[in-house]
Amino acid sequence: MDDGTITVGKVYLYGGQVTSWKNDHGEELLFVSSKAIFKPPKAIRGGIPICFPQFGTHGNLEQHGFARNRLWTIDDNPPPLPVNPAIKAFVDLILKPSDEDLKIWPHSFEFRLRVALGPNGDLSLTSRIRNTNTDGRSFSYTFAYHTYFSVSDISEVRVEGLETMDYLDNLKGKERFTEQGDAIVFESEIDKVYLAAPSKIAIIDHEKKRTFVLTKEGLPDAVVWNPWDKKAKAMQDFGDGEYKHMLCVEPAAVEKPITLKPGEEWKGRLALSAVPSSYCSGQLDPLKVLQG
Ligand SMILES: O=P(O)(O)OC[C@H]1O[C@@H](O)[C@H](O)[C@@H](O)[C@@H]1O
Repeated sequence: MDDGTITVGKVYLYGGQVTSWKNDHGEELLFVSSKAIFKPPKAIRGGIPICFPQFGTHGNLEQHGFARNRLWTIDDNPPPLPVNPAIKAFVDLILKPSDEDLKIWPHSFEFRLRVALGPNGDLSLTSRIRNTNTDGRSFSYTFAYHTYFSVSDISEVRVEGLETMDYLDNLKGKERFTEQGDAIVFESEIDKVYLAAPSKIAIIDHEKKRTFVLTKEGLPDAVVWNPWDKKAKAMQDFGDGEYKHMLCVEPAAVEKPITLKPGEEWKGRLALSAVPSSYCSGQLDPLKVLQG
């Protein structure tokens, strides 16, 4: 997507993956590792990988499913879906299972991902997944937009909107806990699936004075992940110190898989905006961010 002067977004057919989203100053808002590998068999480390038809290890498939390491195609003739008139540019990517995919997940589907740039440079991703099985069978899946945000320094970041939520802690055998009343801050590795999270979540980067606002629809959960130093070192496609400059907040459907009957379609949407943070006596006003 190009507005004629600066490139404001980049989408790879490999993984159907958004790898760049810039503001009007040309600043990159998504994190992509300097060690990312842009070819099979692994997913690109950064941007917005799509986890489908399985999130994480919640099933028998490879971690996070296969959609993130398949080649998607562009739909040159997208259907006239309800389009927000304010949208400046969009592209529709399609994924259908190959014969090999059908051997590991025996279901026919059409996955249409619409990536759109809206007013003020907002980025939205809308997934439409349709069950195209002709044998009458339903299928179930879990899903996530594994969004890697670029942050100045993870120790200067807080996440608002997930306070008091229940979560499954992936670092403690997926055991269920309840978050305390304070905004989430980061001092060590985190890998949590917040359940029934609110539709708006804010990531506040104090140093950059920037707030990312995530709005999600059709996706009840939200995963928060940062590998921290030890896991970072163990990852081949991730720089040792890069954990300081990224945070994944991933709108997801994990706890309750989505089930589609033949012919049924599901829609899951993520909208992202980056706004200047406003300070009020050293504190951010979460209400302004989350409601304003
Ligand atoms: O290395 P991957 O497969 O891209 O996964 C990265 C992380 O993705 C997160 O979504 C998971 O909750 C973590 O458990 C996982 O480690």
